[in-house]
Amino acid sequence: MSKEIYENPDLKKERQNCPFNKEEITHLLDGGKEKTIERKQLENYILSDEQLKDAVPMEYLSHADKYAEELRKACLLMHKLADSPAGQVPTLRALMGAGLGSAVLKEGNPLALHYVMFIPALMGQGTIDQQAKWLEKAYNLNMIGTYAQTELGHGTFLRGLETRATYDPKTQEFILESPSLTAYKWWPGSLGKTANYAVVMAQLYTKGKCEGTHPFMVQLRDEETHEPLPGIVNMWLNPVCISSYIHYGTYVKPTNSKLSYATMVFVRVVVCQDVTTNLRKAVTIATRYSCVRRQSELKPGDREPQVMDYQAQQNKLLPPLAATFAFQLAADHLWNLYHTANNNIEQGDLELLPDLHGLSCALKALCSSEAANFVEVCRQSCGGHGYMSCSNFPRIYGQVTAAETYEGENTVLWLQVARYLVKTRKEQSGGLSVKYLIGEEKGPKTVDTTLEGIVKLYRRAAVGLVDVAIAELDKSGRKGEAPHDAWNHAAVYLIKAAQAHARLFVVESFVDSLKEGKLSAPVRTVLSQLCELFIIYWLLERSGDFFLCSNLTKQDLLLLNSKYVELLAAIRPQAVNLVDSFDLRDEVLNSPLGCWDGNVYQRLFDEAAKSPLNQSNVHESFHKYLKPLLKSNL
Ligand SMILES: CCCCC/C=C\C/C=C\C/C=C\C/C=C\C/C=C\CCC(=O)SCCNC(=O)CCNC(=O)[C@H](O)C(C)(C)COP(=O)(O)OP(=O)(O)OC[C@H]1O[C@@H](n2cnc3c(N)ncnc32)[C@H](O)[C@@H]1OP(=O)(O)O
Ligand SMILES: Cc1cc2nc3c(=O)[nH]c(=O)nc-3n(C[C@H](O)[C@H](O)[C@H](O)COP(=O)(O)OP(=O)(O)OC[C@H]3O[C@@H](n4cnc5c(N)ncnc54)[C@H](O)[C@@H]3O)c2cc1C
Repeated sequence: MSKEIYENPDLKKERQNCPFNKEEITHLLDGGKEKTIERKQLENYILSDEQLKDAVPMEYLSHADKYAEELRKACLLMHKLADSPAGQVPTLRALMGAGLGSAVLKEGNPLALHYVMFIPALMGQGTIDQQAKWLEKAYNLNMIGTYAQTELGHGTFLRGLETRATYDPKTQEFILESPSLTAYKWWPGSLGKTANYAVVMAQLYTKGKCEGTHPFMVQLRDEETHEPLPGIVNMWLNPVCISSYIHYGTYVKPTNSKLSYATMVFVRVVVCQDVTTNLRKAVTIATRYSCVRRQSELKPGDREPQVMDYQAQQNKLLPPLAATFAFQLAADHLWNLYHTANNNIEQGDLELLPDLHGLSCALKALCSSEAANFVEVCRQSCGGHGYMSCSNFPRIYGQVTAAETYEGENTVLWLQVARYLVKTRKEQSGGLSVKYLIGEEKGPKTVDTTLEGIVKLYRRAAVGLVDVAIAELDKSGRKGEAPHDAWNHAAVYLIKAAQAHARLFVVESFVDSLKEGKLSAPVRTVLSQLCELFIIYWLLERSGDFFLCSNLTKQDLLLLNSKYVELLAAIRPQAVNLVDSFDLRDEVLNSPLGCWDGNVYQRLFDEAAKSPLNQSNVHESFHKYLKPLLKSNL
């Protein structure tokens, strides 16, 4: 007789009479029905492999054992990659990301940098000959690389990197050296124990002149023994300059000095998708748990309610639920822009590079910071159980907060966006992602609180805040301040303008996607509710920006608040159905709180039982330390 599959009765009830087709949303998020089939096949292919399961929870292993266990699984995954039914690159992308990859490699993928930065650096900056020499070797895993840019003393300010590559015309070699302690490469993933090659960013010196940072291929370790090559600690010999700027000893300037930064642009684009996947996991865990958890008293004398029935809990969880759709659609738009710009750059057309840089900085900073805040709210919404390591919130939070720093610290990226916006606004030059700065809203500044009216408010704020920042810069200039001081003294306004610009892009992506998308009426209804909820939520959170740049009144805000709480109530009944549409398997969620069947308490109990401390009633340390203390009559 088939075993009755347990389903928590509350979750079961939440899933009854779903008014929309969940699979339609799954296909939308995957990029089509075929992609969903491919993803599910891949998940089965990977997650069914017993060798990829952890014998004991990773949190109970030593640092070295964690590394060894993750490396074992990563190497096994690479073998499976070769035989993957979905093909190498889709499998690779799935294995590198926050979804399937982190379901297997919970502490991090020791080979991630090889694929996320080392290979993209070769593809983006290597010459044809260099790619012929190294790409196949890298794809075949006959070499393991990393991307070594950040030093102890510098990570943000690339022009301040100290590692030097001096070209010796006699030997036609580059001598790489770390001239000081602060020049030591620090942070590069896999550099410590895994990689035997690295793309090293160093200041290129030739004929006594510094030509700025350039990428160099450096062998770090012997390919057989894995021993560091002689002198590798602070002196690196025989690197090869990746790129083609040295012709017979003469430096030939690249068409754009920032092309060497292209790898970072690629990863920033990828990070937007990655943090969105992590946010989707956090929202699923918190939403399902909030419908299983019953606590306190809503109506005196009644049964304890599901905590999701508290408006306060809906206010915590429904904006991040909406954000997962908003960020996904914006990340899709950015990915498309990246491909267009990259194809153009390969043809020598660099026109879109500033737009791509501006937008990738804006979205990476916005999606990572918002996702980090939302993941923390999701954790808090689960009370004490959200704090447990097995809830998976600590790991998810660690991954999204890391993204606020790596690939460009967010504040620094916001200032890059502001630099691009001020320049564009002043030049009134066209620019793909600043179309609205040019096409600003004309006509009366009266507010209408329809969806279109709210988008117009976002547009006014994006344009208005750039103008406020420019006015600050001009005011400082008139006081005789030097441009760099004026820039520094306007930083708060500049960052606000950059963030308003990023929010407008996300809002317009969400609204435009719903207009363009071929959606069934029920799906369009629920996604439109999420869209309206999200853009009102952000407006209420940043109402100061809108007051500054439009005729928004107190009445308008009260009206928007009412609309917001109405939308909370309207979406509440579909919360579980919406997170079910993400189609995240329990192994990917990796959390007793978020499991599909809602059997939370038994799974929490089973997880606790796995602790080494729970393998005996009295731990040996009692006899060593506690018992003597108890007897010591202090
Ligand atoms: C092969 C298959 C792959 C499959 C993989 C698929 C998926 C993977 C899935 C998941 C992966 C998930 C996530 C990613 C995972 C891991 C990431 C791991 C680790 C992170 C690695 C790192 O952190 S690497 C180090 C990153 N470091 C940085 O980002 C440094 C930040 N600093 C800078 O970028 C710069 O210093 C600066 C921009 C802050 C300032 O540079 P500076 O030289 O001072 O330039 P400015 O004077 O400010 O501006 C001059 C000019 O240049 C323009 N510009 C600056 N940067 C760029 C750029 N990147 N691109 C284009 N243009 C740029 C700037 O706009 C100015 O232009 P104008 O003069 O015209 O105004
Ligand atoms: C998990 C993780 C993985 C990483 N992996 C790699 C890797 O594989 N390879 C690699 O090369 N690097 C890697 N890094 C390093 C990462 O890229 C840097 O830490 C990042 O670029 C930030 O630089 P920083 O550490 O110098 O911070 P800093 O720039 O020193 O930041 C300190 C403070 O200074 C502020 N600040 C700096 N410049 C300005 C400015 N111009 N205006 C205003 N404020 C400013 C910042 O906003 C911040 O508040 C990784 C980092 C992390 C956390």
